[in-house]
Amino acid sequence: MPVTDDPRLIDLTPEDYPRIKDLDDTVWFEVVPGQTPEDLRDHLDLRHARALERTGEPLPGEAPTDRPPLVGIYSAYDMAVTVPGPRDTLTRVPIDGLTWVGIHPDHRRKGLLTRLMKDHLHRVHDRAECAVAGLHASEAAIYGRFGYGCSSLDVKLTLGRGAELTAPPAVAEAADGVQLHMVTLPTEQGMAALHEAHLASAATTLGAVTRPDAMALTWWRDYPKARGEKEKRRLLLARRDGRLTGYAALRRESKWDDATPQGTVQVVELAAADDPTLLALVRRLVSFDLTSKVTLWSRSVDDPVMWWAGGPRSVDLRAYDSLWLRLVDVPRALTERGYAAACDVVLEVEDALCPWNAGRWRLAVDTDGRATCASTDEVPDLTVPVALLGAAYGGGRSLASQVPTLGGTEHTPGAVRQLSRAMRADTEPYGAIGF
Ligand SMILES: CC(=O)SCCNC(=O)CCNC(=O)[C@H](O)C(C)(C)COP(=O)(O)OP(=O)(O)OC[C@H]1O[C@@H](n2cnc3c(N)ncnc32)[C@H](O)[C@@H]1OP(=O)(O)O
Repeated sequence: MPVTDDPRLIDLTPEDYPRIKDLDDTVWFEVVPGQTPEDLRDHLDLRHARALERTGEPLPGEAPTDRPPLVGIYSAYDMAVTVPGPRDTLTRVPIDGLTWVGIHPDHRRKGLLTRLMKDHLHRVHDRAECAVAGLHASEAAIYGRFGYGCSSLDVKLTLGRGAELTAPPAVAEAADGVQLHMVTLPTEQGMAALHEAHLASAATTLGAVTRPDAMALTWWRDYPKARGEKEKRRLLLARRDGRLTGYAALRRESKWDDATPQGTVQVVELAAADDPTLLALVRRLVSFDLTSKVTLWSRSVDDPVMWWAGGPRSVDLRAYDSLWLRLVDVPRALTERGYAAACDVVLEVEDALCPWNAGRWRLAVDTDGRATCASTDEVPDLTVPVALLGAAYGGGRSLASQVPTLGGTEHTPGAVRQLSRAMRADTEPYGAIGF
């Protein structure tokens, strides 16, 4: 029998698109009709992509190929997330958004993902462009062991057509002045407008993740063969005083039941810079003719839409894990965000995968909510696995709720509560866009 050696870790170039697509189709068994290997140029950032190449002879039954097959891959996007700033402000920090992770079925549970995750996190650290990494998990059990903590929920709300939205009079009145119009994606102009509204909304939305400027014009590309009978993606844009203040990216699906229209509206992204814009957008979404329901993804349990509509029972609330965050450079990450209150604690951080993080750090936050974080030999007030800090980083998932139930030990009574209150935001973060 031919033998294969350990796969080799390699960088990728455009010449690898065919074998990347072969691996991707095998991992996800979800072929996009009409997509060619060259189309990956629009979706994959090769600067951050790495792969495992099989070594050794071809195996029985395999057709000969120019290059050996790939058995593992990952890539990432340059993104940013909105987190608590000093005191009651918000700030955006860069994150390295991991994506495209896959291992060939023949090579699973042999430690290859573990090898890729170490490579990824060490490279993020060496590049020093971001102190924080993020991802969406395909399965929730995978990434905690690599130091990621789930920092936000993806709250899915479903509203019936014509749902009544009862907002305070001032918000409702201002919503009447919001101008809305619909354009069809993907066009260059539509995608540029979407990106402008996306950035404007993210600045005021805790938990919002933004896509890289470099991908603003390719992100929404679709493939007519894959779309089939469905309509093209539509973009509902909102303007106030001539500025774009929000958007909804949606697709309607036509359905008739016994001569009655039962179409659905799937809203994959809904974002607004202010409440009147949000109200105007959702009022329009629930009023499309020939539909019966609207599904809004990546909302929050504090989403006013839910309460305007009458509460969780009125919107068929479902929640999933959304953004997982991982501190790659603990002192830098902890000083890039702000805090709600002063605090002074010595943390003992546990981090086997990124050993430069492991050890004692004194986090001192002044009364303005700004932090310094320096290595120290002082006795720790609190021991925490790095994943707990990732979960709390975005302002949700309080540390108090995680220590000690999910790990961590308090040595100085009151230390957890002090840090927890300083890190916690007043509202729950929103779910992240898909990436
Ligand atoms: C950010 C993203 O892109 S998410 C997308 C992730 N990709 C997928 O889900 C595609 C389908 N699945 C796969 O490609 C692979 O099964 C992967 C990537 C999930 C795992 O790759 P593997 O090489 O098998 O993982 P590896 O052998 O390094 O396992 C590391 C640990 O994770 C555990 N693990 C791996 N996959 C899973 C899973 N799906 N559920 C629970 N635990 C898992 C292993 O049991 C092992 O645990 P241990 O450390 O206690 O022994």
